[in-house]
Amino acid sequence: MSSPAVSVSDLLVRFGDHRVLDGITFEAQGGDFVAIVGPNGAGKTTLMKVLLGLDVPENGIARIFGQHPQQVDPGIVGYVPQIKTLDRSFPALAIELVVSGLYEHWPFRISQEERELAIDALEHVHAEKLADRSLSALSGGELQRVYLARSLIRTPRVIILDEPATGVDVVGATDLYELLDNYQEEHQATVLMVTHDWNAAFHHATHVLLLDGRQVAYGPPEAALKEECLREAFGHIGHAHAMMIGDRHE
Ligand SMILES: Nc1ncnc2c1ncn2[C@@H]1O[C@H](COP(=O)(O)OP(=O)(O)OP(=O)(O)O)[C@@H](O)[C@H]1O
Repeated sequence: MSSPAVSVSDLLVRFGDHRVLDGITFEAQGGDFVAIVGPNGAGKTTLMKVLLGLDVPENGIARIFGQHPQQVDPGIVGYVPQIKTLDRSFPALAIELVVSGLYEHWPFRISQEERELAIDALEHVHAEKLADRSLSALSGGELQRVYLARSLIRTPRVIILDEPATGVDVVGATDLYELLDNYQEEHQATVLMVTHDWNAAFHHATHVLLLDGRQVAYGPPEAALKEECLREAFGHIGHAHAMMIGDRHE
């Protein structure tokens, strides 16, 4: 039997005395959309970093198609970072950022072939008109699309996104999820997305991983986002749960 796209088993990550992740165990297959949800400091970004081979767990196993994250062909995994952490004053064009997704370094000259690949990726996210715009002139939503194009340029089988809708308006976020849904359907890709948006998790994910350092739940959104699970992870949740469930049945 072939290896799952992503498998994590009994993961332990510790910084000093602080157990940031403890006992995390889940699997995701091709076509799965996993929303990773939890309060601030729950270890969501740390889990992404482990899967990208940037943080090394003290214990447990993380694998992408059965391989150690540091040994996976970089073309297999696409990554979309949080846009709030990016320096947009960097003097570069959108197309250069997209082409940088082909390499581990910045492309100082772009060949015709690279340009065509980048335009193709930008077309996938309906952003080809942004190709020759300066990064500093892009809105948050436009920049997010360019980053999504960058992550797609090598047609990855796993896409990892860290709060991709932060700073993007509701329409932009809806478009983003639609683009992801379309790519996923076309390529049977696996999507792992950190999000603070319970509604997006509820409506777009096939699975939700609810974390609070420990694993509170992993399963279909209806099960993992149950009120008692959210209460366990977040403590007081007010009316937020009722609003999320309400939307689904409108
Ligand atoms: N390199 C590091 N050294 C020490 N502590 C770290 C390091 N990276 C993360 N942490 C700590 O690990 C915990 C989890 O951080 P992480 O960024 O994974 O949380 P998160 O769930 O993504 O949070 P947020 O929702 O606020 O983005 C935090 O307490 C953070 O301070």
